[in-house]
Amino acid sequence: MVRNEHAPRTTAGRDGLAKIIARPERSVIAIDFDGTLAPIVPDPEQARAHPDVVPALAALAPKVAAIAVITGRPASVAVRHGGFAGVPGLEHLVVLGHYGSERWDAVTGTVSAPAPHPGVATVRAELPGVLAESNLWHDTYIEEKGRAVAVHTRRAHDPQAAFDTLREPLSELAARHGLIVEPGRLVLELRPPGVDKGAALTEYVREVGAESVLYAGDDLGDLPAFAAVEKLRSDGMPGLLVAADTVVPELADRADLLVEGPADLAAFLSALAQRL
Ligand SMILES: O=P(O)(O)OC[C@H]1O[C@H](O[C@H]2O[C@H](CO)[C@@H](O)[C@H](O)[C@H]2O)[C@H](O)[C@@H](O)[C@@H]1O
Repeated sequence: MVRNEHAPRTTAGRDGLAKIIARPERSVIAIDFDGTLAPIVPDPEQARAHPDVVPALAALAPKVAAIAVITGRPASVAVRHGGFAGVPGLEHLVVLGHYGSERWDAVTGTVSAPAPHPGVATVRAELPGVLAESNLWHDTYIEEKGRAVAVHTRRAHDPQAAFDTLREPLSELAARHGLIVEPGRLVLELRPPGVDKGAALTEYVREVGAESVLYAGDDLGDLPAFAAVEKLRSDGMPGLLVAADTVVPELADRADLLVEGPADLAAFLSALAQRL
C-alpha cells in the first residue's frame, strides 16, 4: 500500500498518482540524485545513494515505462555513487548527467556527451584568484566536474555568508567566459548554458511516449523539471511532483507530495512498486 502520509496534497498530484497506478507501463519516473536519492553530506565525493534506493528502483523499474535519474553530477559519477550499474531490474535505467547534457544508458554502459565548453578551462584557471580576492580561498571546496566546476561553501565557517559573498563575483566570472552560475544547496556551479533538467525531462518523456510522469527533487536545479511537469500537466499529461526536502521552499511549496529525504522517498517508491 502507498501509505496515507504519502498521499499527494493536491488534486493535480492525486490525478498524477492515479494515472501512474492505472497505466504504469506508460509512466516515466524521473528522480534527482543528491539530496533526493543520496543524503546530503559535507564531502561530495562521499555522497552515496541511500541503501534502500537501489532495491526500490529495481522493484519499480520492470513495472513502469522508464526510470531516469536527472542530475547535475557527471553521469558516470552518479552511476558510481548510486551503485546503478549491473543491477538486475535496472537494465534500462538512464542517467541524464550535467543537467541533461550527458546521458548514460544501462543497456550499453556508455556515456554520450557533447564537446566540452571552452569557457570551463578558462574559468578553472581564474577561479583561485577570484576566491582569494573574496578571502574565501581556504573556506571553499572546489569540485572538479569535467564539463563544469562547482564551488562548495558547506564546509566554510559561515556557509551561507560565503555563498552570498561569492554569488556575484562567480556570476561575473562565469559570464565573462560564456558560462552561467547554477546555484544549489551551498554550492555555486559554473557550467555551460543551454540545457536544464526541464528540457531534459520533457525530451525524455517524449522519447518514451509516456502518458504520465513523476519527478522528485530537492534543490533549485530541480525547479525547471517541476516547471516542465506543470507544463506537461497543462497540456493534458497527468504528473506528480515530489519534494524530498523542505530546505528549498521555492521547490517544496510547488510539490504535490513531501517526503522526508532519500529513505522516505525509497519507502514511497517501494510501496508504489508493490501496489503496481
Ligand atoms: O542535481 P543533483 O543530483 O541534486 O546535484 C546537484 C549538486 O549536488 C551535489 O552537491 C550537493 O550534495 C553534496 C553531497 O551531499 C553536498 O555536499 C553539497 O552541499 C550539495 O550542494 C554535487 O556535489 C554538485 O556537483 C551537484 O551540482
